[in-house]
Formats: sequence, C-alpha cells, structure tokens
Amino acid sequence: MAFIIDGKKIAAEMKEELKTKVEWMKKQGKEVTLAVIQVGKDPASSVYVGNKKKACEYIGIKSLAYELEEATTEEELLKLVEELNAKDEVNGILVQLPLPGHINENKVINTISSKKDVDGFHPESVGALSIGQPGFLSCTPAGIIELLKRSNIEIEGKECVVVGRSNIVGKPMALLLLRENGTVTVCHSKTKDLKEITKRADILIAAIGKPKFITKEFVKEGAVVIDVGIHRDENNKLCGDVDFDQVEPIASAITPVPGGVGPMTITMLMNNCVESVLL
Ligand SMILES: Nc1nc2c(c(=O)[nH]1)N[C@@H](CN(C=O)c1ccc(C(=O)N[C@@H](CCC(=O)O)C(=O)O)cc1)CN2
Repeated sequence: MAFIIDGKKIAAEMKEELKTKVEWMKKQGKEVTLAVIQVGKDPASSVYVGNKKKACEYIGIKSLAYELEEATTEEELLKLVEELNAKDEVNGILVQLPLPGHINENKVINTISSKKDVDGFHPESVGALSIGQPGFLSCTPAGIIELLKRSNIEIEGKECVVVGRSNIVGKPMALLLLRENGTVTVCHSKTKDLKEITKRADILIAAIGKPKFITKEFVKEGAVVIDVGIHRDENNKLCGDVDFDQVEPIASAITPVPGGVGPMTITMLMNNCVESVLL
C-alpha cells in the first residue's frame, strides 16, 4: 500500500502560512493585488478562475476579475495586458489558459511584464529557472516540488523521469528536479521503449494528457508516482494520467486525482503573488 500524498491537506497548510504572511505585509502597508483575465466561458476554466478568486479572498489578496467575451480580439487582449502592466497597484497578472484559437497564447504570455508573471510562463521566468537565477516558477511543477519536500521525499540523487514536455509542466518540471539535484530524463510521444525508461524511475511524473496511460507495467516497485493529469473516465469520474488502482499497490507514494497536484497549482499561484510584492 502506497502513502497517499494529500495535496489538499498540504495546499491548506500552505494557504494558512500565506494568510499569516499577507496579514503581516498589510501591517507594513503592503497590499497584494492579482488581475485575473478569462476569455470566453470554458466551464473548466471558469471553475479554476473561481477557485483562484476564492483562494485570493481567503489569503487576503485583492483580485481584479476581467471576464472577456469569447470573440475578444488578440489586439484587445494585448491592450488590456499592457494597461495592467502599467498599473503600479497590480502586482500579478494571470491570463487563464487555454485561450480561444484565434488568439496567439505565446504573444499574450510574452506581453505580460516578467515582473508580474505570477504564472511563471514568460520566457524570462523560464530562462531564469534554466540558469539557476531567481524568478517566478510555473505553479504546477513548483507545487509538485513542494508536495515532495513536505512529504519528506528526497529528490537529490534520485532517478526522476518526466513523461511529457509541455512548456507549462514537463519542461519546467525537469528543470526544477534538476535544480534539486535529481538525475532527470524527459520522455515524450516520440520516445522509444518508454516502459524501459519509466521503470527506472524512483520518482515518476506523469504529465502526458492521456487518461490512465501509466499502468503498473510502467512503474518500478517502490517508486514515487506523481499524477498531473485531470480527465473524466468512462463513468464521468475524475481520473489522472495514472491508472491509480493498478499503480497504487506497487508505488511507495502516489498523488490521487482529484486532491493531489491540482490544489497545489492554485496555492503556488498565491505564493507567487505574495513573492511578486517582495521582489
Ligand atoms: N494561466 C493558467 N492557465 C492554466 C493553468 C495555470 O497554471 N495557469 N493550469 C491549468 C488549470 N488550472 C489552473 O489554472 C488548474 C487545474 C486543476 C486544478 C485542481 O485543483 N484540480 C482538482 C480537480 C478539480 C475539478 O473538479 O475539476 C484536483 O486535481 O484535485 C486547479 C487548477 C490549465 N490552465
């Protein structure tokens, strides 16, 4: 039986710490403000944006909501981002992804000031991470490092295998594990003999985007398994990239879906917002 890494509990502990920090900052006259932009009404995005607003409220961060029509043009969105860049009272800017197809996500990410890039997606933030300089960290991978550390799972010297190479999760995850002195391999859709590589992992990060893809044949006995995926299975039940029922009995520790990595994404965003004021 594996140890279940309780992301909900760890995220709640971190939120308490952040709340205390924000209260202290307010006493010093420092206010934290996050601007949240959503374009369109994708139901999942609306849930995540709603949860971000609730987390802000709980911690004491001021949130400014910008709910834009699906038909908003790229030009209009870039103009809003530039206006928010120029506002001193706004510390962090978040544009909820995915954006509608007619808007170039990279252009939008590149337009957010790197000083307000609380999502950690800006090329300057990613570049700083890759050369070991301070900067905002992408929330999901940073949350995973926090989950490992707070569960007393050592990263240094471990074989870490990341399956998935997205800009939001896979690549920054690999860089963060490397920063913690893990030995890191990144696998992707063109990787040959995937199972041979994942079976070497002491720490396996599944960020593939395919429901229940990681079955027991991919996992070494005693491995730590972190599941980044969120899907609905054939019974409309939430599931991850890992087949939890198959993998849990052979893993030493595992994150569930829901209640694992997901809640940490929002908490790390709150952490970045607080950091943005202290920078
Ligand atoms: N601008 C951003 N866009 C997106 C990000 C991001 O970090 N920044 N990440 C994802 C969505 N996301 C946050 O925005 C996110 C996803 C999932 C969860 C979460 O708590 N999941 C729960 C299950 C929730 C459910 O019922 O569906 C869990 O895993 O327990 C939080 C945030 C893409 N876009």
